[in-house]
Amino acid sequence: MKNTLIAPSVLAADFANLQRDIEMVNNSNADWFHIDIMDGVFVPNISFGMPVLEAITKHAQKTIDVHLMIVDPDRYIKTFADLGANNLAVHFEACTHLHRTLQAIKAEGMKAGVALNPHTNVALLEDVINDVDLVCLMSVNPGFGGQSFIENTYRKIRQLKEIIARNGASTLIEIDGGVNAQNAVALVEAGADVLVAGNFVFRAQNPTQTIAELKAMTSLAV
Ligand SMILES: O=C(CO)[C@H](O)[C@H](O)COP(=O)(O)O
Repeated sequence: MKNTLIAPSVLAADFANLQRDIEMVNNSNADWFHIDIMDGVFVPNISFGMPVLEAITKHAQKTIDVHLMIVDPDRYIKTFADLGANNLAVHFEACTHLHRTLQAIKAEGMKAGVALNPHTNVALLEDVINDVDLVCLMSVNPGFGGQSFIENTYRKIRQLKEIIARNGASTLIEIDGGVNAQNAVALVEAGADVLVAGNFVFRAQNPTQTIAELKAMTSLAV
């Protein structure tokens, strides 16, 4: 059985009831908290910053998976480690020296992730794949929750899976954007290991049940 990891994206939580929503995830079948940090420069939106992340990590009892949508992410690697991030993903498109950035993330004790915009070819990761713990494939253009899933993602997952296998790497493939009950199983069948879901979870009538259903339907015999 494959244990697909489910990572609710806190971007879609009710910020006026953040502690309630964090407790909901704590008490659910979810595996990770997915935290989107946006700077209004790399992406055309600003989400939240360090004080909010600090408030989240105070209550969160699961892996903290941080996705940085910021320029020059090297400036903040230590800060995110100090705030309790377990995984830190930087954008391929925001890094001049990606290999150096990945080593810096690991040196702070975190898992090193790389996020790719929908237009970025996964083949560009071939030479660093053994240094990458997690690839976050964006299945929407980053910056906003609630967008429609980009179908080309399936092809990218399959190509990335081949690169990982060819290099004997153990990199996880995470899919971020527009994930729902209609595409979750196909994503896992294509090779996804982690599914991020924002609006599909937090706008559901029963978010706990929605997480449980996502977890059950993606726990496949593969
Ligand atoms: O990184 C993101 C946006 O840049 C979000 O994590 C992503 O969009 C998830 O939200 P949703 O599931 O609502 O599409």
